Amino acid sequence: MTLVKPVSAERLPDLLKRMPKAELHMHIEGSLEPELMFALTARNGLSLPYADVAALKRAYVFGNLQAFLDVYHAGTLVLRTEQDFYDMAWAYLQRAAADRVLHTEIFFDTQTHTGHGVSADTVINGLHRACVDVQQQLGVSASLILCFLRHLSEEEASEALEQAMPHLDKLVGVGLASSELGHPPEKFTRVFAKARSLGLHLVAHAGEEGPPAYIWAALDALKVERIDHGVQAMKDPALVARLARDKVPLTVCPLSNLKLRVFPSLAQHNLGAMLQAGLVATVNSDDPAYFGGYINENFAQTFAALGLTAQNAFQLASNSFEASFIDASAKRAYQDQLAELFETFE
Ligand SMILES: Nc1ncnc2[nH]cnc12
Ligand SMILES: [Zn+2]
Repeated sequence: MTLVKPVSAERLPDLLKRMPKAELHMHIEGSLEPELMFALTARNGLSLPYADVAALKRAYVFGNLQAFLDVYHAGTLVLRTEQDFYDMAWAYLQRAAADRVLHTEIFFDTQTHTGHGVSADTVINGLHRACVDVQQQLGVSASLILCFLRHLSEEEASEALEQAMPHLDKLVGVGLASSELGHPPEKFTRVFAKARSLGLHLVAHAGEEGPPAYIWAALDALKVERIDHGVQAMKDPALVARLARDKVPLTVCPLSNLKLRVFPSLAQHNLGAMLQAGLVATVNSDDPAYFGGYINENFAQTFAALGLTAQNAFQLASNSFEASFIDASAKRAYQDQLAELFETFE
């Protein structure tokens, strides 16, 4: 383990902001800010069931994951054209760059949109164009992960994969999102095997609200390389040992867990315990427009609540590059930038 110099509590927030990092768990539809939602509503000649931005924001109080997903789904209805998807992704990518995100792996789904008449081509082409532009204009690398919706059937997931086939070169992997309880990973064994045979990386949400058994199944039935959330793993010592032994990354989203009441307060979040247990945890924003902040806000609030240190910060950022699907030489270059900041930071 690389040991880093201690940093005072006063200077730590600045270090967190300036720290190079990768974001590995962010749903692009969850980055749609109320202001852009209203702008797209007007541009597309649609209407929203909220009078204004303030009224919409008042609806952002959630009792659990499903309550959030219902509001989130309503927000996706304003996305109609390729330019809408481009504009949403571009807005997120600019925010990410401002937070010193050097690399991001963006979740999106097509099933939500094809379900109301927008083609998978429209979605993927708009998002991909923003990823190309951000690399050229801001030097941020961005790739796309197609999430299947687990409340729908495996057949529907297979159809979504089929529709994405002409765009395989624009995807780095597939994932599994939406309502977790009652929809165990095993349901998607065949479509994940197909995605793997196509050379795609595999990730899945597991252990956000669901039990440790869902994390075991994501690993053993789906053969995923990363677990999204995974905070419930800490209830199962044998699972913690497995995740630590195999260095399976966990993409943790503290503000999401707070807003969806997975933990009653950030001070009770188990991120510190995960690091202590030797897990390859990372910090991410999940749905930043809904949960009160982008990645740096997640770092700032979580570090303050849990009293985490510069050593923890280095570990989390280093884990984010290690856990990413970029090639080994890019990983080394990012790790070097990270090490340099920690060596020179006063
Ligand atoms: N936190 C979350 N869990 C599952 N599916 C999601 N889709 C968007 N955010 C999600
Ligand atoms: Zn998520």
